[in-house]
Amino acid sequence: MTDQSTRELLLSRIRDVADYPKPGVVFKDITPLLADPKAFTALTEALAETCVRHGATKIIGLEARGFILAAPVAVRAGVGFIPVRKAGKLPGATLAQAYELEYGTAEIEVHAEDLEAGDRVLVIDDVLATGGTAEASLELVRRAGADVVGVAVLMELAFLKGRERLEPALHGAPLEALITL
Ligand SMILES: O=P(O)(O)OC[C@H]1O[C@H](OP(=O)(O)OP(=O)(O)O)[C@H](O)[C@@H]1O
Ligand SMILES: Nc1ncnc2[nH]cnc12
Repeated sequence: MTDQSTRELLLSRIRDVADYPKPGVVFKDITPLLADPKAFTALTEALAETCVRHGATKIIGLEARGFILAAPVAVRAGVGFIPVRKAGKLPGATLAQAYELEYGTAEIEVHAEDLEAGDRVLVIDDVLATGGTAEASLELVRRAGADVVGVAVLMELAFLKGRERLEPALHGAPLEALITL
């Protein structure tokens, strides 16, 4: 589990940007964290520990910021990395799911052949805001016949109630946030 000093280090490297990408939104910018090797390594280690603890066999990363976190975690944990991309970017046969987020609407896709029954999937992303992206990713995993062992995020924006929205789609699997704001 992540200790308080690690959480404080991670939090200290997240920058608030007011009114981005539109008025009223406080954007949580993780680029300072990524640029600090101590913080990025601590984050990767914490998420890899989550992966191992839940016995995940595959990690899904959500484009684009989720990729940055999920890929090194998959390498560290020794499991496969599956990209879930914004619609229109994957060349093979896909499963697609539309969703709404804090500042717009979107559609995500996964290669259908990347997931199968028996897979134990951990979904990783940087931010849980309204929960729409994570909810759509869980739909994709289940439609592919795989099992969800959890959702792990760097930060949860609790005031947007993403946890409540995600709850039914989790089917009892845990949602773990290193930082709750
Ligand atoms: O809980 P939600 O309301 O769905 O919001 C969270 C999602 O929003 C952000 O991604 P975004 O779609 O902005 O794309 P990006 O990673 O390409 O910047 C973030 O990285 C999460 O994936
Ligand atoms: N406020 C926010 N900051 C960063 N990423 C986000 N994704 C959705 N809402 C966000």
